[in-house]
Amino acid sequence: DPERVAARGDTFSALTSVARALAPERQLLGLLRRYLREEKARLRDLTRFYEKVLSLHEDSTTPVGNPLLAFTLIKRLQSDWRNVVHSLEASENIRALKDGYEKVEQDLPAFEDLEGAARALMRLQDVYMLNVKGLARGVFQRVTGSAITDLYSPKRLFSLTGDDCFQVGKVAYDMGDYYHAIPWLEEAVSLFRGSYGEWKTEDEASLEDALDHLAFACFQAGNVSCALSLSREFLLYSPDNKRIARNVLKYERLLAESPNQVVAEAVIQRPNIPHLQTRDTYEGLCQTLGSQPTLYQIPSLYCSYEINSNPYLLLQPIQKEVLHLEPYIALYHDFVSDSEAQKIRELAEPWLQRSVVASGEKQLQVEYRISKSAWLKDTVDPMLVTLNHRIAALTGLDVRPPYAEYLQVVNYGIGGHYEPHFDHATSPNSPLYRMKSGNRVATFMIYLSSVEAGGATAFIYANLSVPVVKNAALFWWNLHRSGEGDSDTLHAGCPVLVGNKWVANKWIHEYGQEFRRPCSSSPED
Ligand SMILES: O=C(O)CCC(=O)C(=O)O
Ligand SMILES: [Fe+2]
Repeated sequence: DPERVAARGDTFSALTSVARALAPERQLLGLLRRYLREEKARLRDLTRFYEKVLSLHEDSTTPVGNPLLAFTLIKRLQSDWRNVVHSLEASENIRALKDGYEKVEQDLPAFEDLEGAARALMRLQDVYMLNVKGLARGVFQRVTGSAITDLYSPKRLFSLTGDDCFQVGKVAYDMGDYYHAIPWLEEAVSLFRGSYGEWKTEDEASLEDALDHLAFACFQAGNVSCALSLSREFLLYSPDNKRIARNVLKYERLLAESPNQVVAEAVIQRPNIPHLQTRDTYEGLCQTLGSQPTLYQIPSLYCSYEINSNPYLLLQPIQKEVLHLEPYIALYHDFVSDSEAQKIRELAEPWLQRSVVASGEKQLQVEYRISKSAWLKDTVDPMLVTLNHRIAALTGLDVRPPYAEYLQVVNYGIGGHYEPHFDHATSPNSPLYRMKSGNRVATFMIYLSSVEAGGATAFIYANLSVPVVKNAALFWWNLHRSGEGDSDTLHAGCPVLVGNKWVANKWIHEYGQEFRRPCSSSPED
């Protein structure tokens, strides 16, 4: 059963898996509802007993003279109270709750999911320059200087608690990433301060925990005075904590030794990811989504109906928008219908597995590609054969196996993305050559969904970002006519800010296309 193949700790990497996690939570809600009902009944009965005995005591004439009352007093003290105090009902109720929890426990997200989801929030914060304070209040705003841009306006505001923010900060803190830990822990401290004394059962952390972590993060970031004032605040709440008291002394000594630390607030850098030198361009392209020039206004680019002297296309032309010439990138509008897109998602869904990337000869799960994907053989459904014919008609290329790969269907996760990469092999050992049909000469990528915000396809060197257009397909050549990889095709799937993004890739290989895309010895072609 493919539904059960999904490994634990792999919920965050595809939005369909996240949606599936709603089911165990509904079960838990049912369990808690039942527990509350039983406990309310139990407390009602206890209250009844309490009020009955109390009313006897509040009677001005203590009626021990009445033998009936005298008897019941003796009975209560000999038996009733024992039965009340030793009642097993409370533990039976909690046992039923715990047993029910244990039954669903193996279906619940693991700690890796919490980490993955927290890193997703930090990624969105970075790439879209979102403000943590805003995120915690439920708004998706970019704040640059005095300008505030709403990147997405939710219909209903959903805000985070102090404990929510603490958990995000803690994930960064545990990775030694104080750049991200600090704003999230600051938000946690501020929210915990606002609700001090209101203990919540579900919370893992308290104001003290947040102060403790934030103080250390500030210290690590070189801000001793901030570490000192937070530690002093901590001692107001827990004056007996020896470790924090020692830290206060240490910070005071450090500040006395080099008082300029008081003013010199260290600015810590966002951790740099070495494989991403193109990061600034990439993030810029992800952010400018929607502000691209109207491309067909550029004379060399145009919109047309693709006929390709193909009878199929004559009957049902598809609108083509050429987005870029070198490298050649074109968008085919309404390449699939809504029902075809839905069908492809449904066919793939049970087979989705964490996406991997080629690294030398190996396939690895990596932070820079967060999605799940599935390969759909053409034999899975006749509709896939129809789709191949349509791709062949539009591109003029041979997409029969082994000249093209099976359809790869991708579903992105929370903040899911695919950082700048090439689709073609850049190393002779690449697993891509196992098909023995050469390199990936072209990519045909279909958008199977829309998204609410984010998720554009960004071409780094072509300086182009294509917003997700549901049912459209994006085509580009990965190789020059010489067979050389075109390094200008470096591209990425921007993090999905809001929504459930699905795409499907058809990778077309070099062999089989010799007469369809004649080669050339000029490296520019
Ligand atoms: O999702 C996107 O927009 C790009 C996906 C991509 O580049 C890929 O899957 O290779
Ligand atoms: Fe790609």
